[in-house]
Order: sequence, then C-alpha cells, then structure tokens
Amino acid sequence: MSVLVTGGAGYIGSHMVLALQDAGQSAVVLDDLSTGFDWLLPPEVKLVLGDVADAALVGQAIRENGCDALAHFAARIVVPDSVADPLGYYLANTVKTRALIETAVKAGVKHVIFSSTAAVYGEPATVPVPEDLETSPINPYGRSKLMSEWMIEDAARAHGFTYVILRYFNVAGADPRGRSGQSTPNATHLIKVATQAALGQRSHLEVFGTDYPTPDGSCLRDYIQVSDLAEAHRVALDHLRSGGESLTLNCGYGRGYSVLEVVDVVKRVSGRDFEVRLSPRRAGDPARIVAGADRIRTRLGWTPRHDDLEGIVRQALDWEAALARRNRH
Ligand SMILES: NC(=O)c1ccc[n+]([C@@H]2O[C@H](COP(=O)([O-])OP(=O)(O)OC[C@H]3O[C@@H](n4cnc5c(N)ncnc54)[C@H](O)[C@@H]3O)[C@@H](O)[C@H]2O)c1
Ligand SMILES: O=c1ccn([C@@H]2O[C@H](COP(=O)(O)OP(=O)(O)O[C@H]3O[C@H](CO)[C@H](O)[C@H](O)[C@H]3O)[C@@H](O)[C@H]2O)c(=O)[nH]1
Repeated sequence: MSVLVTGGAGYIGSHMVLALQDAGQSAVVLDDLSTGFDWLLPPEVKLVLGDVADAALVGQAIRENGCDALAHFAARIVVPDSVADPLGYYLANTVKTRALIETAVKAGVKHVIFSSTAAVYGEPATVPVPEDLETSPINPYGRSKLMSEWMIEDAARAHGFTYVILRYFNVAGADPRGRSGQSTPNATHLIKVATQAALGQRSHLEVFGTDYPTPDGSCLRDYIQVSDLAEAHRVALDHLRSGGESLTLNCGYGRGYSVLEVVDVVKRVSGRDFEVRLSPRRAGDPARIVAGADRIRTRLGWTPRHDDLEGIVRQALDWEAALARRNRH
C-alpha cells in the first residue's frame, strides 16, 4: 500500500513525505516542480515528474505503485495572485483537481486527503471558526478550493471512496531535524518574509494594513507548525485506512497572532532589527481568522507538538540560513 502525494516536492507535501517515511510508510510523489524542489525529497522516495491533470501519467503512477490513497497538495497558493489571475487559479486548483479525482476513481483509489484552506471561511463574523460555519470565501483562491471540496464530497458519495478534507490555517516553520522547509525564493508568507528581512536578505518588511478592526489594527492569523500539520495528514490516512468515516477538519491551534506581534517575535528570536513599513491593505485579506481546533483532536486524536510561535520562528530562521548556505554553493 502506498500513497500518491501530489505536490510532494513542495513545502507542506515534502513534510508529509517525511512524516510517512518516519512512520515506515510508503509514498510516491507526483509533482511538476513548478514551485517544488526535488532536493526536498529523501533520495529513496520515487518522484513522478508531471501534471496532476495528465490522466495517463497519473493512472499509471497509481497502478504501478499500488496506491490505495491520494494526498492532493498540488495547487497555486498565493491569495493576491488569485485576485489578479482568477481563471489561472480555477484551472490549477479546481479544473485540475476534477481531472485528478476522475483518474483516481478510475484507478480504484480508496481514500483521498485534500489540502483545503481557512480561506473557504472568508471573513468570519466570529473567531474561532468551527468547521460547520457557513463557508463564504472572499477571494478566488478560497473559492477554487471550496469548489474542490464540493467535488470531492460529491464524488466520494457517488463512487465510494472516503476522504479527509483538511482546512489549513497559516502554515509556518520547518522540519525540526532540518530536512525541509519553505524554499520558494519569492514566497509571500509573513513568517518567511520576516525571517528573510531579519537575515538581511530583504531590505524591509511591509505590514499590509494597520486599520483593521483588531486590537493593534493588523490582521490576526492562526499559525500552525508544518510538521504538526504533516502529522495530521498521517493520522488522517490511518483513520481512513482503518475504515473511518469521511471528515472535514480545521488544522490550526485555536489562537491568533497579529502581524505586528509576529514581526516582534521574529525580531526578538533573531536578535536582529529590520525596517518595517506600514502599508495599505493587501487585496483579498480577511481581518482575523482563527481555527476552532477541537474537532481534529477529538476525531483523529491528533496532538500538536510544536504549538509555540517562538519555536516556529526559530525553525524558519534556521531553515532560511541553511537555504542561504545551500545557494552559495
Ligand atoms: N502554505 C500555506 O500556508 C497553506 C495554507 C492553506 C492551504 N495550503 C495548501 O497546501 C497545499 C500545499 O501548499 P504549499 O505551501 O506546500 O505550496 P508549494 O507551492 O510549496 O507546493 C505545491 C507543490 O505542488 C506542485 N504543483 C503545483 N501545480 C502542480 C500540477 N499541476 N501538477 C503537479 N504538481 C504541481 C508544485 O511544484 C509544488 O511542489 C496547497 O494545496 C495549498 O493550497 C497551503
Ligand atoms: O510581507 C507580508 C506578508 C504578509 N503580511 C500579512 O500577514 C498576514 C498573513 O499573510 P500570509 O501571506 O502569510 O498568509 P495568508 O493569511 O494570506 O494566507 C495563508 O493562509 C490562508 C488561510 O488563513 C490560506 O490558507 C493561504 O493559502 C495561505 O497562504 C496577512 O494579513 C498579510 O497581509 C504582511 O503584512 N506582510
């Protein structure tokens, strides 16, 4: 039994590959390396190079490797990009997911784990956000993912596979053993950008919006450590393989930090000061979003081990420094 991990050469997917490997389980990666890196993968893990919508290639990968399960990470992921290029996002995240699910059904895949996002909730009236709150995404990225959730739910009902949809909040940090981390050169995620500024790789950091209805005026987010998130996928897979029912679950810690608080933590942990510019709001950003985090603990028995913003920032700094050394060689 093996898992086909689409987007396994990316940031979060590579951590799931490590989690599976650490648990002695088998994985095959399908990735077009558009934003991923083959060197993030352990050498013994097979990489099939190609597109998730390539039915012949994906069908062959599933059959040849005896995959009973699919973990679908491959996507385009930047909220403001999705506002500028909605049709590109609907193609990458919705149309291609439809093709992939069809191939998986035809090839007899029994279980699907899907990377969804807190962006499906849009601008929730209350935080923390429980899973059964009505979804109402405010940007094309969130809408592209919500449509995929619906397709997976409908296809599972019609074709008899089971699924776990995981709605990630803000993913950050790196493998505590230094084997993987966020490696996209022009990444836009706050903790990545702030660590790069702390290490002198960027001249400054912009805070997008200080007039939100939050305690300090900047946006509130729930930052979940990436290995904890990968472990959630691993236990979700165990749940499905042992006959568990389909579930939709938030992945977060249930606590929000503001952008300005995160910047302070990065300055404190790194011991470096850097220029912070207070800028206008960025398109598509909700003011505050924090996970209702109980359901995943009770339904999957998931227990986070890295719920500590300082630790997350330290891992991100260590990874960034390792990347800089790698790029010099
Ligand atoms: N990073 C976050 O904070 C966050 C939050 C919520 C949800 N997510 C979701 O998690 C998933 C993984 O995100 P990530 O941060 O690891 O991003 P990433 O860009 O590092 O990883 C995406 C991977 O998918 C591959 N890929 C993209 N399109 C492909 C295609 N058509 N065919 C084959 N491979 C393709 C890329 O090469 C890359 O390796 C995405 O589905 C994203 O929407 C991420
Ligand atoms: O240089 C920066 C980068 C970000 N921010 C702010 O920091 C917060 C977090 O922004 P990120 O870009 O790190 O993450 P997002 O909240 O936009 O989005 C992330 O979390 C979402 C769910 O909350 C989705 O899952 C999405 O896939 C994922 O990228 C936002 O208020 C953003 O405006 C800045 O002020 N300056």
